[in-house]
Amino acid sequence: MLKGIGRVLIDEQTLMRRIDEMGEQITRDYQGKDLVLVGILKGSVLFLADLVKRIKLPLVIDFMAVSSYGSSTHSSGVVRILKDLDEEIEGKDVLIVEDIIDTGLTLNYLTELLLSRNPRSLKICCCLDKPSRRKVPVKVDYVGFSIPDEFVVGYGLDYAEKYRNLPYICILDPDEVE
Ligand SMILES: O=P(O)(O)OC[C@H]1O[C@H](OP(=O)(O)OP(=O)(O)O)[C@H](O)[C@@H]1O
Ligand SMILES: Nc1nc2[nH]cnc2c(=O)[nH]1
Repeated sequence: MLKGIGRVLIDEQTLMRRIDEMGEQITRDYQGKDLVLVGILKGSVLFLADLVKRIKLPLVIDFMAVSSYGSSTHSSGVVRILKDLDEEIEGKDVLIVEDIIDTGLTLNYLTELLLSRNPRSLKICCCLDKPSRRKVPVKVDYVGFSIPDEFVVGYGLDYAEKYRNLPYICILDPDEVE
C-alpha cells in the first residue's frame, strides 16, 4: 500500500465483489442485445477493464475523452470532445462507463450528445456516485458505490494525474500530499 495519501474508503476485495455483481447484472440485462461499452477516459479504464471481464456477452469497447472548461469543482457544464467514438452507435445498446459522477454535468452533456446519434438504448454505469454533489439530475442505471462528498483517488481516479494505479479507493488527505 502506498503511504502518505489518506484513508482507504473501499478496499480491493470490496471493489471486486461489487464488480462481480454488476457484471452478472449487466450480463442478464443485455442478453440478445448489441452492447457497446463507452469508457470515458481516463478515469474509467481500471473499472472498465475489470467490469468487461465479468460480462459474459459479445460486446464492443469504445472510448471517448472529454474535458470540461474549468476545473471539476467549478465545472461550467460545457464539455469539449478530445476524442470521439470510433464506432457508429445508431441502433446499438450503449452503456456509458464512468469512474465517478459528481455534479452530473459531464454525463448530462454526454447523454444528450450520444442520444442525438440514435442508439437503440443508452444507459449509464458508474463505479462511484456522489449524489450530494449533483447540480443536474442524471439517471444512473448501475452504481457500484454511493460515497460521501470526499475527494477520492485510486482505481482510475487521480490527483494531479497521479494515484490512478492504486487498486483501492482512498480519501485524499490534502495535508499528506505535496
Ligand atoms: O459529474 P461531473 O462533475 O461532471 O464529474 C465527473 C467527471 O469528472 C471526472 O473526470 P475528469 O475530468 O477528472 O477526467 P479524468 O477521468 O481524465 O481524470 C470523471 O471521470 C467524470 O468524467
Ligand atoms: N479524483 C477525483 N476526481 C473527481 N471528480 C469528481 N469528484 C472526484 C473525486 O472525488 N476524485
